[in-house]
Amino acid sequence: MTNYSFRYAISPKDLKRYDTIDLRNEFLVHDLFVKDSIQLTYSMYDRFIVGGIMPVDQSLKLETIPYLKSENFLDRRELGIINVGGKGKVTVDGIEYVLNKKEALYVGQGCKEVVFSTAKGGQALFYINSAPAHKKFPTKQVSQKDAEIIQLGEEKYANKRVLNKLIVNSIVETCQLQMGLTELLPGNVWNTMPAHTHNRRMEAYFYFDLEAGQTISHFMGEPQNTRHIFMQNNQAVLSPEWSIHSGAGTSNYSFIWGMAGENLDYSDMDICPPNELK
Ligand SMILES: O=C(O)C(=O)C[C@H](O)C(=O)CO
Ligand SMILES: [Zn+2]
Repeated sequence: MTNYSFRYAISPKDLKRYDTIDLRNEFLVHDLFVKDSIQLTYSMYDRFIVGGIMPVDQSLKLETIPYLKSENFLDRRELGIINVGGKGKVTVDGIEYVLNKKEALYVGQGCKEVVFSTAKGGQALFYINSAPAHKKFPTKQVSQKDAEIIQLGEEKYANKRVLNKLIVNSIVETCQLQMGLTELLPGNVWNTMPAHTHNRRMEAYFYFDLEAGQTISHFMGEPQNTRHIFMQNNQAVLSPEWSIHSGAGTSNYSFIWGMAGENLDYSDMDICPPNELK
């Protein structure tokens, strides 16, 4: 079964009037993993789609949804997949890719059939991002050994973390999609601090591997007008291009970042010094 919902893009001026419920309705994406279903949220931030796929008793085919008005999901889109559960399989036009936890697959525009299944002995959980694409690039699996790894942060700032670039232009050719995975080391809780914005690209964060009973306060908004959203394990949050995206957990955790927009330059960021945030 495929379930889908829609989010409009909003102006930073509107954010000033939002209460907790409005914020959560506009930006938080929950219920990503539902047994034997594909859960999709189509946003008007660069027409970026965020989704979760949990095949338990059956294989699940990525079907088109009415917002696309296309015969197949990938007729005018590209797709990034990262498995955050047990071993799983993705079959793209008859070719099978086995994805272990934290492995990624880029699927190029024009592929017709993408089918997700769980391999024996685990429960695969596929987190997906998709953006419009004008050109077909080859489908490519990206394992941890292929990742471009960057050590970030310091213990004394509680932000020591390992950033794994997976679907980025030094590793995979894409039209506008970029995805990767950042792991906070034990005792470290702050991600993306110093915070930044990138007016050229929107971004979505998906938090996972958070210990039961813990939470993450995700910060968003213009750097001098921020709001927070308390997030639970396996939830995603949309970040408009004008918004910071940073979080502090009550323990460590991992998260997947995905972006689309004007450029493929990961380092194109406008940094916000911590002591200037409001
Ligand atoms: O830990 C971090 O810092 C990140 O993972 C930052 C994201 O990659 C990002 O926001 C890229 O624009
Ligand atoms: Zn960013």
